[in-house]
Amino acid sequence: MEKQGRLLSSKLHQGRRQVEVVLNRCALAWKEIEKSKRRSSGTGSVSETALSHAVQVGEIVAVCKTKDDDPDSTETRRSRKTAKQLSKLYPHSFTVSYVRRTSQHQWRCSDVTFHCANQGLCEQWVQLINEQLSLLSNRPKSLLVYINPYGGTQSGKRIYEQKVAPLFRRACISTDVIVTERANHARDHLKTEANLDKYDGVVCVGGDGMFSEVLHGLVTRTQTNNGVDLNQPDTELVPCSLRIGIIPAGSTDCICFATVGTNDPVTSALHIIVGDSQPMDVCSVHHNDVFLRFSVSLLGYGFYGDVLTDSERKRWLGPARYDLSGVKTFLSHNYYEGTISFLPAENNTATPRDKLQCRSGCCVCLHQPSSKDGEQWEMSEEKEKSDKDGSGGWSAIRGKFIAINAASMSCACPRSPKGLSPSAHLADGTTDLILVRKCSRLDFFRHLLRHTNKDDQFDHSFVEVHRVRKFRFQPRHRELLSLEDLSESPKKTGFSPICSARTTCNYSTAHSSWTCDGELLPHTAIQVSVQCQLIRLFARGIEEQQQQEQCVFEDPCTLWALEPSTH
Ligand SMILES: Nc1ncnc2c1ncn2[C@@H]1O[C@H](COP(=O)(O)OP(=O)(O)OP(=O)(O)O)[C@@H](O)[C@H]1O
Repeated sequence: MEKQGRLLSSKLHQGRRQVEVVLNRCALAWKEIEKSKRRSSGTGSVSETALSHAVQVGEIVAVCKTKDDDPDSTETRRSRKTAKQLSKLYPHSFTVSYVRRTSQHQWRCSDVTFHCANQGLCEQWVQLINEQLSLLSNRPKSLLVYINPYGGTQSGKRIYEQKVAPLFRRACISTDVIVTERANHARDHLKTEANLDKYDGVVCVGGDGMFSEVLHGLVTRTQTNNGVDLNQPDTELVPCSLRIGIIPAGSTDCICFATVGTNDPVTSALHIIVGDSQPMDVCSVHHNDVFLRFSVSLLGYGFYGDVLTDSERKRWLGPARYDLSGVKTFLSHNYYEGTISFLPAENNTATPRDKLQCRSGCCVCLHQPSSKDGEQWEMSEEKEKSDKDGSGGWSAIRGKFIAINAASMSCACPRSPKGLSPSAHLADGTTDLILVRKCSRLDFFRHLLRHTNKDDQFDHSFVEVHRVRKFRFQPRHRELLSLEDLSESPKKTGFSPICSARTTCNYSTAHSSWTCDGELLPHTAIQVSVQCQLIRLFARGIEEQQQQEQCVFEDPCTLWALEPSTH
């Protein structure tokens, strides 16, 4: 911490210890003054070895003068006797609440209380820190919160009231809270009624379905306000100005996991408080020029569509229905015919197999134009135009597919830590189109297994992956066949066929359904367009280990190039 950048520096007390506390525009730091040196020199020089702490100003939650017998004060709780003695000697104190990183991307709110004898000095500290916090223009002051009381284990309301609301209060964030009364309540309210000018962000307490409601409400409202027709597949959508916060309280919470690295309500609340911002791509899905839905994670036809269709019939089973339907769909081993056309993201330097994971501050996403007037986008648009003339740009593949997946993010979750496309990016304006062609059960099993281990899941002859900006799918309408009903002889898999076309357990349709972020689409012929960085979340992406460490300690050596303190 350079001397000229120092806003205030004092010798204060933290419990029984005397500490040197320093504030500059970036960080608040404190360090114990070694007793022996303090006694001998009396100059205020500090020990080289003493423990130092540094907190970025951007990660301070709040600061306040501590009340004499504040029951919330950690130190008061720990030792009332010490606190009493201290309060006689140093009757004035202030508490700084800040973000502390724990394991596995989880954040906690910690408190540190500093005592001093001088009331004026105490007030000066509080005022200065508050002044620095008020300069952080990215922090929300007012939020609109929707709680789904029935998401996940039906604990959304309790999670919000017990874990999140107290933190928002401490950070002086005002909230309007709406507990939803029906499905699509949040979406409809955002679409028409909500006075969005009042807020700096919208928070959903629930799972991915609840997030999807808020996404649809907010994006639709933004387009309506700007006179944009959602039914035009090639229209450029207007990015939303309000950020979305997700307090995970659902069954899967994939979007939260992919953008924060953990499904923990306190961590999410702290990311909202510090005003983090994570841009995110949104796919718009159309059928014959009619808008269907938005997607931010997975659009899946074939295997995943069938799993969802089957699991919807088994809702009474709870989350276990996904496992059961997964096994059943796997054993059914259906394939579907159709044509998939796509516009590759040709100017993208990153590829789905480069093992470059999207992490906090991702350089691939950073270099994408957030609106479509960027050079890169124009080039793609040009290519598309030329394709319409029949001269290139788009590619088309006709075939038989067990699964067609478009992953706009890795789709990692605790069950599949790498996800469907480990190198997919949150905000690079592309989606990873994964085509799993007709293959044996055993081969498909091998492919699925790779979602859970370190092997490259695309390294199979029957799997291909393309990073694309747009795609279309047209099913070939004819009766569905199971693999065992092929005229060409099926490979020996080691599995005996569960059902075949000769048995009655067969299929009435020639097509599967699309799952769109966990919702079934009513049409199979779809057009998909990635809208680059259409929304922003109160998140910062998953931090690498070293990023986490850097955030805790800037550089203790420069922080402690201290001159004798002024107080
Ligand atoms: N008050 C309500 N009554 C009934 N349904 C609701 C209500 N509020 C929201 N919903 C709907 O409940 C569905 C599921 O909610 P949510 O996503 O919060 O939980 P989940 O399904 O358990 O979690 P996940 O989507 O992560 O698996 C959403 O699609 C949402 O539209």
